[in-house]
Amino acid sequence: MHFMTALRAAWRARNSLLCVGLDPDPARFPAHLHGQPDAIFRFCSEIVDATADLVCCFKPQIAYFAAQRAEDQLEALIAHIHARHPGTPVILDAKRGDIGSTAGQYAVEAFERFGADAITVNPYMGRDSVEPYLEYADKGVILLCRTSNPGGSDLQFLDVGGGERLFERVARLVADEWNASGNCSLVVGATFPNEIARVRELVGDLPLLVPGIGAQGGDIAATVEAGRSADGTGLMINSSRAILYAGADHDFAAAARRAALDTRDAINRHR
Ligand SMILES: O=C(O)c1cc(=O)[nH]c(=O)n1[C@@H]1O[C@H](COP(=O)(O)O)[C@@H](O)[C@H]1O
Repeated sequence: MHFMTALRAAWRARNSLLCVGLDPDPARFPAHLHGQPDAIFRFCSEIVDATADLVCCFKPQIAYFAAQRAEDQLEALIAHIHARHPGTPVILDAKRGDIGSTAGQYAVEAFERFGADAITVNPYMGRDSVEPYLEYADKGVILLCRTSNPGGSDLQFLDVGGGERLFERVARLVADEWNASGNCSLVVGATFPNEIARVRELVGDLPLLVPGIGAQGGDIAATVEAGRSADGTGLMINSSRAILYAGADHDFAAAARRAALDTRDAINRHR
């Protein structure tokens, strides 16, 4: 199924704009998982099973798996999500960016090896570097636009001519030119609600991936009010650490569920 079709269906069916980010850090796992060879898969799959009915998508961050030589567990986790929770799109957060021939390999890795439904991509190298992902017309291509970190302003706020800032040019380019197959989305950080509103103004109903609530302190009310689309959807609002590490014991998945429920409901109060 097309990523955007699955996302829209999940927004409606789950009544949720929440994306749970899967950033597994073994140092923060509960004690009973320490030293287990499949600890990453067990930790993440328990979180997934405890929260799937509350989310519109999941977003595993590839660095957390690769750093632990656990790409096989990432593969198994994405297969688990698809098998146990059909209709829940999976975004592989990899923030790739390279020349076309190499980007083609990254696209195969994300969509064919890992079976992801969407990938995050850095637009800095321009259209031909993004084309190999866009060619998978049913997969989501989520381009960094106004990132949540303070240093994002170093480049993204530069005036690229006539008062237009770089992130605004990215938003316009993606919405007007790169989205021919209707499979593009943009990353805009929850830590910058004014820029979320500006991007929404520029891109109509294009879906936005919005990380930065929870551990990074972004404001949920301001995020939703600035970023929701005309029908009260349009957002994948990501929280990772605040949900994954809500509990530190055997009951970590139940604690994650409570945190996810509170976050989903806080988001819904402002839609
Ligand atoms: O593309 C992303 O997901 C992303 C973009 C961005 O601008 N800021 C950002 O924090 N992220 C990711 O979103 C997640 C945020 O995690 P928490 O701060 O723990 O909720 C991490 O996986 C980041 O890599």
